[in-house]
Amino acid sequence: MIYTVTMNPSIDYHVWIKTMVEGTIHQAQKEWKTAGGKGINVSKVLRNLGSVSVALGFVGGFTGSFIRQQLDQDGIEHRFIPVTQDSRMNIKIKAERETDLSGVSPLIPKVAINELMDQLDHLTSDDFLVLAGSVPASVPADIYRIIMQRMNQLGVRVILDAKGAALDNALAERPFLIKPNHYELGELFGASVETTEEAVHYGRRALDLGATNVIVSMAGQGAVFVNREKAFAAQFPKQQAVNSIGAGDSMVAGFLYAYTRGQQVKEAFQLAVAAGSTTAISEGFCTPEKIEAFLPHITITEL
Ligand SMILES: Nc1ncnc2c1ncn2[C@@H]1O[C@H](COP(=O)(O)OP(=O)(O)OP(=O)(O)O)[C@@H](O)[C@H]1O
Ligand SMILES: O=P(O)(O)OC[C@@]1(O)O[C@H](CO)[C@@H](O)[C@@H]1O
Repeated sequence: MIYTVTMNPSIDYHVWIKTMVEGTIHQAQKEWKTAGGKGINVSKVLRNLGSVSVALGFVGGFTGSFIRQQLDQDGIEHRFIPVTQDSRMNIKIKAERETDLSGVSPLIPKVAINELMDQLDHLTSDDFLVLAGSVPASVPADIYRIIMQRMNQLGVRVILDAKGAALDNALAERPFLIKPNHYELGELFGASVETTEEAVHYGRRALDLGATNVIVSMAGQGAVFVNREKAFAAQFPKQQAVNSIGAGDSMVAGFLYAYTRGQQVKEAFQLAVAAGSTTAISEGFCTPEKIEAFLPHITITEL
């Protein structure tokens, strides 16, 4: 089974305006509201692809009820732990460029964290665990490292999609896969990662720190995969992004979907890129049909 953990779920409020001008009133042209957070997005894309997963994490208040309802409607199993304060709302403003405003996270009491740990202690070596997204301020900053130490004892493979300290301090626990974007990878090493060569170089340094497989996403410029045996670069024709929110999460889901069906890392990487790109160039998340149509446009080069 695949489990996803979203420590900090949200309602994502996507809103389209013509032009953003600071200090003025804007009239929305279009809007939609979805249950968000990186782990939840991974569960949604896995569901689109036909894979079952269980969504875990903390939700609270009226926003938390919305998140639960949406997952119910989508047919995604969830075992969220209730908290008292409202789950956050994240605003995604689409004008000439995308601007994000992430809301304040609810307080997560220690008892809720212990409950999550109890849930995770039931996982087995057949399971994959996705730890994705930010950690609320009330949760220990090294929670991913702590979870991974426990998961290593159980033989659970962990996919870690985090940045900053949450990524840095968990790498030594040997995540099965990490998927930083090129800024996040650069931040890890105090470097700038702009080119394929730099992504491969710093991706390999992440292997030295403990990661088993690394995907470096580079938005419209492509992506890189490295592990101890292989290195690949993915290229695709330049496209106008329509909604890049969740493109990275789609990559994680695409890789996991293919890998758990016995595909080799090269094919899993290619599917990851197709899933990320078709999410980025569509209004909603990727679908199997869109992925199928996009796959032939991806060139994978072994490095
Ligand atoms: N303009 C684009 N055209 C085609 N594919 C794109 C475009 N932008 C993003 N992608 C695809 O999405 C993948 C992930 O994008 P990105 O590097 O922005 O991830 P991210 O920063 O983790 O995203 P997020 O956190 O919003 O989910 C890229 O590797 C690429 O496959
Ligand atoms: O603040 P975090 O947890 O890092 O990211 C949260 C978030 O921006 O990530 C998802 C897209 O990847 C959105 O659904 C959600 O709003």
